[in-house]
Amino acid sequence: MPVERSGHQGGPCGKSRRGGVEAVPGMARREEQAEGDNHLSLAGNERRPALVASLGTLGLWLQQDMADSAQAQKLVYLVTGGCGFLGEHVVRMLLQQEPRLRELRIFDLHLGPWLEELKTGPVQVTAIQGDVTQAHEVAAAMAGAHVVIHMAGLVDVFGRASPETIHAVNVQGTKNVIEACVQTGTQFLVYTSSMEVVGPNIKGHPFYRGNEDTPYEAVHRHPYPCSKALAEQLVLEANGRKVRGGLPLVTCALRPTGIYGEGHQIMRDIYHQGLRLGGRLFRAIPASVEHGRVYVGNVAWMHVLVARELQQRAALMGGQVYFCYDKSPYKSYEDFNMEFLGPCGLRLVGTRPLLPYWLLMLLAALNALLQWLLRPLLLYAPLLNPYTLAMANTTFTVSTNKAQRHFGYEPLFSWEESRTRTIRWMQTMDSSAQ
Ligand SMILES: NC(=O)C1=CN([C@@H]2O[C@H](COP(=O)(O)OP(=O)(O)OC[C@H]3O[C@@H](n4cnc5c(N)ncnc54)[C@H](O)[C@@H]3O)[C@@H](O)[C@H]2O)C=CC1
Ligand SMILES: C[C@@H](CO)CCC[C@@H](C)[C@H]1CC[C@H]2[C@@H]3[C@H](O)CC4=CC(=O)CC[C@]4(C)[C@H]3CC[C@]12C
Repeated sequence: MPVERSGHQGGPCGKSRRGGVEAVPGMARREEQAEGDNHLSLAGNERRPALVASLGTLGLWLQQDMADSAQAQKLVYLVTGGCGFLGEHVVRMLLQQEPRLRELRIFDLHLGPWLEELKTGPVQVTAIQGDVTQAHEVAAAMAGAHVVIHMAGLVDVFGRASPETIHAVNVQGTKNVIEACVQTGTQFLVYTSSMEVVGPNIKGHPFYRGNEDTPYEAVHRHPYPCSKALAEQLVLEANGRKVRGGLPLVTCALRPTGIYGEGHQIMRDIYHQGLRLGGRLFRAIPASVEHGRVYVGNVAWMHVLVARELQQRAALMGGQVYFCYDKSPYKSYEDFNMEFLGPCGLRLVGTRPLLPYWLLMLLAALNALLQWLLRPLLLYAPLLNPYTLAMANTTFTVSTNKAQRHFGYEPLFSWEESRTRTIRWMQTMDSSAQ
């Protein structure tokens, strides 16, 4: 099978439930047992009618059932950043959709109170307050984990954090996770990357319905995409490194486009901005500029699937990148948001941008200047700055089926359901604000 590679050019800154225990570190004895179990299971199924009269074989069946349930719940997963917007969806999805889970560790700088409600279920949920920039904290949390989903990160395109802090969390944090895998013997690492590692680039080139192999000049200057690109590169290069116990590390990266859904902070901010403007938003971006969006539930589902299938299809999936996609329509950033904001009573004024682009650019630059001037006194971080304007104003859409081909991904939520869920969430937010 040829190894597929991502098609972007340039340096970073510039329902399947297979048995599959063979790759679990530190479980050699159970591997042998599992192979035996699989064998027994087949033989048992084939002979089922004849067994009705055979007490001896009935005993074998019972043994088999007990062995199966012992095997069923054996894996320890760790999710870094598990209390964030995407993290919470991934955690809940894992608990619903991963029957082989024995323990789920959630590692985050800030633990959410909602974790408490998860602790009464059949899977052991362990909340760990920790910082990915601290190598020893990461290694301690990871000891004995089979799979790590690393999504802790500083998602900042508004100038809230310094470039150094963004680098420390997103790049050094990822290095720490990789080294902890090697030290502790964690063999499977899924990294939440971003479409931003590809583009839009600083030249504003459109990426129109592209896939993982589409040639594109990936050049960034902003600290966030730079850090994500560096971190992704580290993760992919670590594929194949030997972890404690001698087995190879298997890594891959998921690249969501702009995520939306329940808990999305930027959507909340835009909604409140609209309310302050008397229920109106003013079109700033031409409707023809398409922006890739994906529902958070589908991104979470993709993480669950990729983590599961990476254990079965290491040779195919190791070192690969996958865009996260679903059936959400291609629209401009603002028109897409109106799918949810509209039913909540907001109106987008204008069929064309009300201000010329040069004026918007000037306002964005003014915001950047104000941010710099006010920094010693307060944090001024509006939505509009030169970077976010360039992002919103450049077409970036994905059309691919790589995840379907490699690990059978199909979106769990249709567009209609994703839309309904997001609207319902916004309406609850609305009524709780009144
Ligand atoms: N929101 C989006 O549209 C997209 C997000 N992503 C990526 O998905 C991941 C999750 O993003 P979101 O859930 O949107 O962000 P978020 O900010 O809601 O979640 C990030 C989580 O990481 C935690 N965290 C931050 N610094 C940490 C540290 N030093 N140690 C431990 N935990 C730390 C935060 O407390 C937070 O719970 C990020 O890696 C981001 O780059 C990728 C593409 C799009
Ligand atoms: C100019 C404004 C007029 O209404 C609109 C400003 C919108 C911006 C705040 C967003 C436009 C594009 C968004 C980014 C994009 O979805 C890709 C992203 C990927 C990530 O990994 C993190 C988030 C983000 C950078 C996202 C952030 C918000 C926008 C810049």
